[in-house]
Amino acid sequence: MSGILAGKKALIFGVANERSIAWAVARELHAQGAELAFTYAGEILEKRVRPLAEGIGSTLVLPCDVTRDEEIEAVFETVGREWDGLDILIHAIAYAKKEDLSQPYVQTGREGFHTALDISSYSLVVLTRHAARLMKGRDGAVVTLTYMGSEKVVPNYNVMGVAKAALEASVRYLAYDLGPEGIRVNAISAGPVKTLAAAGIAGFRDMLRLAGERAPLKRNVEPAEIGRTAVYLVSDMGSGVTGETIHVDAGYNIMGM
Ligand SMILES: NC(=O)c1ccc[n+]([C@@H]2O[C@H](COP(=O)([O-])OP(=O)(O)OC[C@H]3O[C@@H](n4cnc5c(N)ncnc54)[C@H](O)[C@@H]3O)[C@@H](O)[C@H]2O)c1
Ligand SMILES: Cc1c(CN(C)C(=O)CCc2cnc3c(c2)CCC(=O)N3)oc2ccccc12
Repeated sequence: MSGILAGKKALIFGVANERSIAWAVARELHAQGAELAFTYAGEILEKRVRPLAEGIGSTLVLPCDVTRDEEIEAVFETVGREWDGLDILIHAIAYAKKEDLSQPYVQTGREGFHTALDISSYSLVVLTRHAARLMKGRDGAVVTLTYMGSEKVVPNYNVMGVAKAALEASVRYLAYDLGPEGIRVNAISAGPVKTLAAAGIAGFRDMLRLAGERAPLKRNVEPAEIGRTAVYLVSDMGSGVTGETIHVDAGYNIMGM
């Protein structure tokens, strides 16, 4: 059957490897018939990302470090040339300095704060600005990934929690700006998933186990479940939803104890 995203064109930022949440989103979009383009950050990742992309028939695989405006401009110039427009933007990017995710938040330095907010929050604003130009008349949709460390204290999430709070507020302001153009902007607040960005986080394994034990569904969330919520949000099924943050975390965020 031709999927609910047949004929749609999606640009995906944030695939590092097959465990990336962005890759789970890509798989579900592809399963619903969307045509995909990918960006990767740094040559090292190209060797991982290109084979993954080609494996699902995508030939548009472009470099993009979101701290470099010239790389962002080059991506959207290429996408604008190769495609007649864009329907979907997926933002699944975050970064903070490792030491800022273990030392007390009060110790965060100016440079580390700027880096975390630049890559994890501001990047959504600039990518959405470029994407909106290619979404004219197409009722486009943007989805980003956030985490409940923005709403409540998750020990050690620190400056990333502040960045995610800024990201979630940005989703609302972008939704307000772009609603008149028919472009919707939403966030998925995902439960913990064992990815590259989670690897090397002290105590992550315990956090994953605890979340699974405490969540109403008594399990962790699967990447495919995040991907399917992204399909809902970017498809006509989510046509009345914008500026929203949907938790896909087995219900963990509702618990007080
Ligand atoms: N893994 C989790 O537990 C979890 C939970 C909730 C939300 N998230 C969010 O999901 C998103 C994807 O993370 P993930 O868990 O799939 O890990 P991941 O490491 O697979 O993805 C993070 C991506 O960010 C990219 N990135 C970092 N700096 C960049 C830069 N300067 N320019 C361009 N790209 C850059 C990396 O290349 C990587 O592809 C992130 O926003 C993360 O905060 C993750
Ligand atoms: C959950 C959880 C995560 C996963 N998650 C939601 C994330 O958003 C991961 C974000 C992240 C951003 N920057 C970096 C890293 C992870 C690790 C490697 C690195 O050098 N920088 O990260 C945590 C950090 C501390 C506490 C909990 C968590």
